[in-house]
Amino acid sequence: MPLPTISYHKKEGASLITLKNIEKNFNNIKVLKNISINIEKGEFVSLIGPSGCGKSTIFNIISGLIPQDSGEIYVNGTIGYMQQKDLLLPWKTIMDNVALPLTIKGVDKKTRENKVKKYLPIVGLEGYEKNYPSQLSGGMRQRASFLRTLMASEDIMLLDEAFASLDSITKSKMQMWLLDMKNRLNNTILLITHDIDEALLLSDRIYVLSSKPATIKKEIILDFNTANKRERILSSKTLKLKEEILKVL
Ligand SMILES: Nc1ncnc2c1ncn2[C@@H]1O[C@H](COP(=O)(O)OP(=O)(O)OP(=O)(O)O)[C@@H](O)[C@H]1O
Repeated sequence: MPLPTISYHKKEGASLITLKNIEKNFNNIKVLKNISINIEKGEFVSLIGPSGCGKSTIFNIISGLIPQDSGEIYVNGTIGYMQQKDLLLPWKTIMDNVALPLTIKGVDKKTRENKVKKYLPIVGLEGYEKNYPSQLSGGMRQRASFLRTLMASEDIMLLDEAFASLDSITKSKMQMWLLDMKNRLNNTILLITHDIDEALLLSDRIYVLSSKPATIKKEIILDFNTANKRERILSSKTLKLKEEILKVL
């Protein structure tokens, strides 16, 4: 479930998110080692790395859910966090599920319903507000979950394995949908994924992490333009980058 809006450690003129030499241990086992990351406003950045290396721990630290052991963190905005297996509450309607972060913030019913209604057509869920999650397809539920995260914050979205549970056709549609959303909202997205093609398709930058303890092994900048993002996946430059990522992982 998305957390209530968090905004802390502000620093004038800095990147939207800065992590400096973050270290984290669980039960004396090092999980994060010397993690330094910068996220600029409007960027789409992916974190890719082996299973269990510490990716979700980075998100948990950025969102303030858990403290780092050492290192500095600066967040110049509010955060919406869509965690792995971010389930909608089955007993609540789509309207009530999506509006939940606003309810938690104490926004009155009329204002929150008006806000959600404004966004429902953008995520293709207009007319479904009175439905329950079980009455929607997997892709529609994912879009509702995304919108709920957006209601927590329109600045920064942390998406942890957002599409991992979807079948490949739905996943592919949702990736294109997310790119379209990103263009419309002009917000900042940080995505955790295991899928190299997904990272190459969606991102402006990719941080490739090592196995536990996670360190930044490589930063990849995807600054080349193709007529559309699907073409990007097929370009020889992207294939070379994929090889580079595979070598590091
Ligand atoms: N609260 C916790 N207490 C103890 N150990 C933890 C805790 N949270 C995470 N860990 C451990 O830290 C390591 C990193 O976990 P994390 O969930 O961050 O990895 P991940 O890269 O997101 O994994 P996956 O790709 O499988 O989702 C794992 O070994 C995990 O068991």
